[in-house]
Amino acid sequence: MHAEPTEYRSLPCIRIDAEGATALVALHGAHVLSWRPADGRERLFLSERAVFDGRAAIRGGIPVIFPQFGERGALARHGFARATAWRYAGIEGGGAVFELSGDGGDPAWPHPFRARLRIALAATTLALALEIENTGDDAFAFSAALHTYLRVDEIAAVAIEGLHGCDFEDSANGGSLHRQHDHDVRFDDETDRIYSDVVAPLALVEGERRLAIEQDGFADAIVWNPGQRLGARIGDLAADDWRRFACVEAGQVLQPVVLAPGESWRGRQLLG
Ligand SMILES: O=P(O)(O)OC[C@H]1O[C@H](O)[C@H](O)[C@@H](O)[C@@H]1O
Repeated sequence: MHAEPTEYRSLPCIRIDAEGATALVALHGAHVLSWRPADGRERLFLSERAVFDGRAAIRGGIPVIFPQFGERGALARHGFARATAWRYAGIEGGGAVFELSGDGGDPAWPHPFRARLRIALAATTLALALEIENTGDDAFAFSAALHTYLRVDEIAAVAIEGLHGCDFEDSANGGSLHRQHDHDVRFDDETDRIYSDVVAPLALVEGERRLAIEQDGFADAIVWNPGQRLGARIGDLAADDWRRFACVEAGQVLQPVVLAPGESWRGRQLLG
């Protein structure tokens, strides 16, 4: 694996190469913007209208959500990690490592922590490991997710496998609780679900194409597509963009993690 600094739309980035595959990671958010396995085909959706001003969260790719998911807390939506510059720490343990630390000086979230995201690339796989460490003297609770935007040709033709039998909170319908009885999740309209206790590997299937999505450490999987109506209201998406992605997110949302001083937590998502 080889990594070198570069830029994308004026944002400092790290380009990673391994076994003919490439990934591009912005330091802003430690945000994976692009992933091309060795066959050269882009697997992530990145909006043409994404904002690259070094402040806003970037629409598409793989945003890192920490320490709050959505509006489940008093912080900015989905927390600060996706809208903060991380530091590139080099290649360690077979992956490019990005770090974000807090000293507890932020009154909105006064907890010293260290976050590390390790990104490991191989010919056909991309693995992201997020580690959160409590570096302070008091316990804190957090949520986290890897908010992966998978590129698709036509959302109506997409199925997500592996969630059969899982319970989910339907965020698109007032948080009502349901169980997944159908074998596949399909996208007929706005879809925004938090599946709990996910154990099986998931897969995104579109025609002959199949992408395996595995996770460990994260208990939940969030499946999101805004549908046409909500998609039209999202300023950093073009009119038809809602048809071009499915978010399949590895998350720890329904049961926040509580970390005692000195403890750490780790969650992974593996694509390929
Ligand atoms: O627009 P954002 O803040 O990036 O959030 C995008 C989406 O993220 C998650 O998937 C949530 O479950 C959705 O409710 C939310 O709309």
